[in-house]
Amino acid sequence: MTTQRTANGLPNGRNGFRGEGELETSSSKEADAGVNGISNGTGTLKLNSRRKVDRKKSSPMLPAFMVSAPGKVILCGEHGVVHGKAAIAAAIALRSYLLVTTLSKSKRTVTLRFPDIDFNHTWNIDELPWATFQQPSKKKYYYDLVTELDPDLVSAIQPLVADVSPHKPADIRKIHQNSAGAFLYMFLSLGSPSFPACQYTLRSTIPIGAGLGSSATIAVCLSAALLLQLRTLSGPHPDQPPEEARVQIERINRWAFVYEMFIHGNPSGVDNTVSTQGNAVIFQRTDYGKPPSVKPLWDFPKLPLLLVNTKVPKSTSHEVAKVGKLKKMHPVLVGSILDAVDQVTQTAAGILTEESFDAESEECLTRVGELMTINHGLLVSLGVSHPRLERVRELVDHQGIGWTKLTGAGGGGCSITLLRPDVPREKLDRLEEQLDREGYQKFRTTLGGDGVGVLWPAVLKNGMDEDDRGGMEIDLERFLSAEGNEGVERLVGVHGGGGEREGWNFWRVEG
Ligand SMILES: Nc1ncnc2c1ncn2[C@@H]1O[C@H](COP(=O)(O)OP(=O)(O)O)[C@@H](O)[C@H]1O
Ligand SMILES: C[C@@](O)(CCOP(=O)(O)O)CC(=O)O
Repeated sequence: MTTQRTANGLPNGRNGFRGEGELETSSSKEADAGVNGISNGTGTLKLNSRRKVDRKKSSPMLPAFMVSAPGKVILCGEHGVVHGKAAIAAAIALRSYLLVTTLSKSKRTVTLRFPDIDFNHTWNIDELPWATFQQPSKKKYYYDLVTELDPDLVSAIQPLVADVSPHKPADIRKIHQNSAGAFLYMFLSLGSPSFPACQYTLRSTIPIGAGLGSSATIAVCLSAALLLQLRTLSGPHPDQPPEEARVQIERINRWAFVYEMFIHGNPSGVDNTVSTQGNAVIFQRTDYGKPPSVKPLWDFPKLPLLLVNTKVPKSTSHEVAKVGKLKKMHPVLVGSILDAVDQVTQTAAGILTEESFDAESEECLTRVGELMTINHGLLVSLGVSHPRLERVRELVDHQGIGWTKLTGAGGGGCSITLLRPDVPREKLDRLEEQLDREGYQKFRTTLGGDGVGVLWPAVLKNGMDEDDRGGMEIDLERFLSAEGNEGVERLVGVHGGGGEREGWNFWRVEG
């Protein structure tokens, strides 16, 4: 299923402000105690705003808050990364936004509201299979590393999942049921029967299922939201030491991976990792029982990239399974193709991290571009391209405009083109017109930028009347009625329609 969206071309921004209502939870010491298994993660929560929360009096409702996470592109190494090879991925400016609203204490429901995919479902918290999830042999804590789904727990939520969207067509129902299952698995693993009634409402500016990691952004938003509600995260705030920020990022990423496992079956974890951390990373997971190796690339060059969406729907799990099957049939041959993919990634990583790399130099870009061409060829040989992706190569590469490869799972979805520096403007204009005529959607996007961010409470300054009264509250109605991607960005965007926006805070791990 693909949704058409427009480019927003937002620049990356860094929000160095202290937010209107900044969230400070337990000290890193307390947080680490949690890691060591001593605390069950009820750190203290301090809100520096006029909406002060005094936890001593009672356990008050949390204010509505928002979480946001970016989509990504894989520059090289997709599919190889599922088989233990390295990949390079970078965050993009398109993002998902999750509004978390706590309901009054008389309510006992939890609602998932995903208007982009027309999904809305409410469960009664008291009727969820807590007993199964809380058995000592099954119970997981927020600091645990979960590397596979427990079949008994998956079975326990099946009846609830089966009830979802009964009147929708089968393909849509499957997407809804997957979303419901992934959420319930995470909610029941992290939560408890006393969890407050709440609503999770998500809107995204990322094309769905186009290879830009849309599902991972939802995983990251929900993981961060639940961990914040449980008061197990410290920050984010601008003065947070990078080491402490890194612990929070790692925690969010672990649970986001659980959600991704439910959606995709066998994800590498690269999407959720880059979405949580932001910027760009070299990612590799050689042993699924252990955390992956993640090497941040802080000075990732500003590559001149064109992103093209074929608008052909694809399924990541289908493409990943296809490659898995091919490998089973031809282990040596496919093994050597995956080794070659790894070589491409390692070589590209070397080039992109050279101090002398210049993103405007023809010679530097050619070296990276050639690697992208090789990477695409290897992906074609794994059977994950699509005629619409090959058509982009015909229009771009064969016209000497740049170097193109598919990005993400393939089988449709998006391609990325590294543009040659000397292409005449008219030639680029003609290409863009041709792409438009043929029904492609194109984005000029900046790579890198912030990972998961928090707006606590959900109040923003938008240069409107409300600002005099302390900012505009982002309530459910406003969030749901924001029009299109532009409306969402204008209302809540971390970049606020062009610049940096006060209120949003990020865990900055750059040391
Ligand atoms: N805006 C959205 N709202 C709700 N769910 C979404 C949204 N975007 C993506 N998803 C979920 O992610 C799935 C697509 O994930 P995936 O196939 O990995 O695509 P992508 O390449 O974009 O990551 C959808 O089927 C849906 O479950
Ligand atoms: C094909 C793969 O390497 C990337 C998939 O990316 P996406 O779901 O198409 O955004 C799968 C994975 O890494 O889990």
